Amino acid sequence: MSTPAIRTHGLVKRYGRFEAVKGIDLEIRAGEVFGFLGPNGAGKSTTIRVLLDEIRPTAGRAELLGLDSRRDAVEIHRRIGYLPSDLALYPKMTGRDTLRFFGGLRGGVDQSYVGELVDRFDADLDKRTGELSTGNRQKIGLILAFMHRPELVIMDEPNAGLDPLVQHQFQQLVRETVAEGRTVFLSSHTLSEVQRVADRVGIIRDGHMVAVEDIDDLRAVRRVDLLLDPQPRAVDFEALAGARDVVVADHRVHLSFDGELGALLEAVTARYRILDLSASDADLEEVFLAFYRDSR
Ligand SMILES: Nc1ncnc2c1ncn2[C@@H]1O[C@H](COP(=O)(O)OP(=O)(O)OP(=O)(O)O)[C@@H](O)[C@H]1O
Repeated sequence: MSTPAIRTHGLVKRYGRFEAVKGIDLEIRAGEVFGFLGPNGAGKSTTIRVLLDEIRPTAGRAELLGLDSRRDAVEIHRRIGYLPSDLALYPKMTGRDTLRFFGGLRGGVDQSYVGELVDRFDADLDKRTGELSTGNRQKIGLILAFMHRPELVIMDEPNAGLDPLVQHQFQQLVRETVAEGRTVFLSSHTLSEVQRVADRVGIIRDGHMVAVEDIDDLRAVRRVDLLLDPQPRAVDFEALAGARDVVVADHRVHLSFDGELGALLEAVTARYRILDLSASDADLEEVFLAFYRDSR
């Protein structure tokens, strides 16, 4: 097994008495795209800021590229790319000067690759960054995160303010990055933003990881609609393993089902006559929202 790109052990972060991150164990594999998803205030930025050594964990520790997040912070920053949620650029510098300045700090950045990224994102390099729109500033941030072809790219809300064409370019860049064996870790509130690129998603809520799933497994969940006789009772379905989000209306039952459909049908026909049936792939956003809502 190769060294994980990121690993955390019982990560805890308290702000005063408030515990924002409550013991997170994460393992991000080298060469994957990992989507770190959760609602506002769930603890995503706090976790990322601990990884980057911007803030110190209250307990636990983290390793990036096999290095200790605190002791080896300088080497880690040299080897990774980072797009923070609150991207701070020098507002009086133009985009061109900004790329030159940070490229110079890194040393030996491949200028033809930087030029390629600028073209792909159609970045405006002539304006001062303080005068750029949110999305156009974000493009500069993305180029800064990718321009040195880092082994690991960590991005906090990278899609913020990007129009669909730019998002498409961004997704392609992410796929190319992992095709080269490098790793991408990105946070978002919305599954739809990451489902096209992520191999796995981790869902964080109230400072806890509530699920880590392969995108393909999430896709395996089916949305099932049944028309039954006699009138169905919700409890008969809620008790079934793999059934979720059961809604009964008159003779109809709607549910999400994660399992073998044969087993579901067997359980249903034991009690009811099936008058009509349809099963379709669940809307991924729906599955994701179910994770948001489910009590632990
Ligand atoms: N410096 C701070 N001092 C006190 N509380 C903080 C601080 N930073 C964050 N918090 C709290 O910690 C919790 C987690 O915040 P965090 O920014 O990590 O969430 P998030 O998942 O990134 O949310 P969002 O999607 O809204 O950016 C929130 O309740 C927030 O109010």
